[in-house]
Amino acid sequence: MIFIEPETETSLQCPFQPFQSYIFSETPPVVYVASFVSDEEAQHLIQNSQQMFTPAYVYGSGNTQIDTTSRKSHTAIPERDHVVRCIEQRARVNQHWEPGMTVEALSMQRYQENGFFRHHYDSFGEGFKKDRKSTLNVFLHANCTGGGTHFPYLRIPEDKRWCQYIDCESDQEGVTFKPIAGNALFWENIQADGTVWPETLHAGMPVLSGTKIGLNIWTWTKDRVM
Ligand SMILES: O=C(O)CCC(=O)C(=O)O
Ligand SMILES: [Fe+2]
Repeated sequence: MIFIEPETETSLQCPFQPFQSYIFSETPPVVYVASFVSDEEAQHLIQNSQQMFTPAYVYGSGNTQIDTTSRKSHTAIPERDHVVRCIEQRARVNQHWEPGMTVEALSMQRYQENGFFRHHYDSFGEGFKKDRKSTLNVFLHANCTGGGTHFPYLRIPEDKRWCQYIDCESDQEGVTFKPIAGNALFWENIQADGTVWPETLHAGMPVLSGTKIGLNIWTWTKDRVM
């Protein structure tokens, strides 16, 4: 795991990005963020990482391997340039931040036709000293059918305005967030007592046609009290 150092470059000048946050759920905290990145930022990341994608691994207990029955996608860690630093900064200042928390190096996921990521938790669980406290999953490119992010234990809200972001036609249990380029979903994986929020189980559903590219921003807890 690569962690990035807190921003020390006081001269970091970032463009203003007028994103809008909508609280989806308070328990667990899930926030939908429209326009979290601009088109220019998404294009910059995609273009600069084109040659860097490699088949994605699945983390297991002790054996980290390529397992296309669990996950079929390619991953890339974009160069930590000005655009990446500004996105990190935006993610950092827009969440509950405690001393000792860190951000994992931003990673991109590319799914082509039939690509998917089976249901999983982003957090590692209570046996681990540190953990992924929150996930900010950004859709950078969504020129695809399928490919929503599915949470079987979340419930569709009654307010129909959510249907622009959620697949309200789906007959699957739970909630599927549609891939919409520029938009993001934030959720907390870990509760205040250090245990995992069970409702944060999720999957990247199969891409039926086209390509989806996502960006993961994982914030890690300070050490767990064990
Ligand atoms: O691509 C998605 O919709 C989900 C991705 C994901 O869950 C992950 O990369 O951990
Ligand atoms: Fe995930």
